[in-house]
Amino acid sequence: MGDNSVLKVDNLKIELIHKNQKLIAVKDVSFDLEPGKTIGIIGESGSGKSITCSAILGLLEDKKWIINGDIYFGETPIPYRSNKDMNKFRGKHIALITQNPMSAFDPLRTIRYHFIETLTTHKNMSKKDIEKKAIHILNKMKIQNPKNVLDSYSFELSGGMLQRIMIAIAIALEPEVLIADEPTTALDLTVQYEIIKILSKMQKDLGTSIILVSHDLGVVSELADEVLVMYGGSIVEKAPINEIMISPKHPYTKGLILSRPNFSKERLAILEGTPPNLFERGDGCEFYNRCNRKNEKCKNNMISIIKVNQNHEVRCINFEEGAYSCGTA
Ligand SMILES: Nc1ncnc2c1ncn2[C@@H]1O[C@H](COP(=O)(O)OP(=O)(O)OP(=O)(O)O)[C@@H](O)[C@H]1O
Repeated sequence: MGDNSVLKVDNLKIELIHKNQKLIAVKDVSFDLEPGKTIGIIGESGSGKSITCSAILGLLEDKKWIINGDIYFGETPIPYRSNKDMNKFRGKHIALITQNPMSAFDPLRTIRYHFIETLTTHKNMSKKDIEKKAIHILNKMKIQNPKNVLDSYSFELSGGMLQRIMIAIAIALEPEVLIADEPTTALDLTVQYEIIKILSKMQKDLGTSIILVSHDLGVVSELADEVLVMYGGSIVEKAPINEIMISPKHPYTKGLILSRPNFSKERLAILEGTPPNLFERGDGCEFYNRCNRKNEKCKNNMISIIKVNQNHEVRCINFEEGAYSCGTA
């Protein structure tokens, strides 16, 4: 991997500036996203999934965060530190859909306005062509009466409908990369399934690459080719989806898989303890307090990524199969 990637993140480190102190929120995050592929990012609340995506999009305020590392779109370094320069990438090449579509729409403006506003910013299209394209995409998404939908205001539509419209606007931009940050978390199960189907179809039709952030391993396994498991600000395991489901190596991943389908924003039911907050992070393994195979080496040393095979990496020195167990997992 690497030469062919549409998005490459190399050694990303994100620190939060808090009362003159630098707190490490994300460290040593590297991955390659290939054209037409989906990377799922999974992990408990606070593990750094969203700020990793915000950093890629240049959305972290520079007074509050220090970001280091390289991010490339194809071979071009992304100017993620400059909000102004990032405008050339955001939307046009890398689009974002979030968990809360309500906040993405101005309640005083129609849905038509949002299509026009977004598309005229990034594409040289007339209002008439934008409306045609919007109706075409909404029709393809099986949204009934798309003309009426374009005349509606966000407060008149359901969360599931707004989520679909947010995706429709992203599809209209035809970005090479779509970052979907918890796109189904606020939705009921049937709508969740619909949204995953829509994303999958969009990927097939347009060859879009997707970063799918989720708490839900079930959602990720529907769409992802590869999974990054984040814990305490680092990637603790990276592998193809099929391999990770059958043969997880990190005790945390194993806990995640065994705790399905109850895995939620709440504490894991079968892993005792909670993830370290930003003040509790150190050099050793961040999973130390919850792992019952730990030893002194895990506590005192920065744990590097270890290659299990060509496509599978783990941040655990006791990863060998059967060499650990965790909590009651
Ligand atoms: N705006 C902010 N100000 C201060 N700290 C923040 C801010 N945003 C995130 N953090 C902290 O950075 C760390 C990583 O947060 P992040 O939102 O990336 O986690 P996450 O894995 O996406 O969690 P969730 O699934 O709950 O969204 C957390 O400790 C969080 O408290």
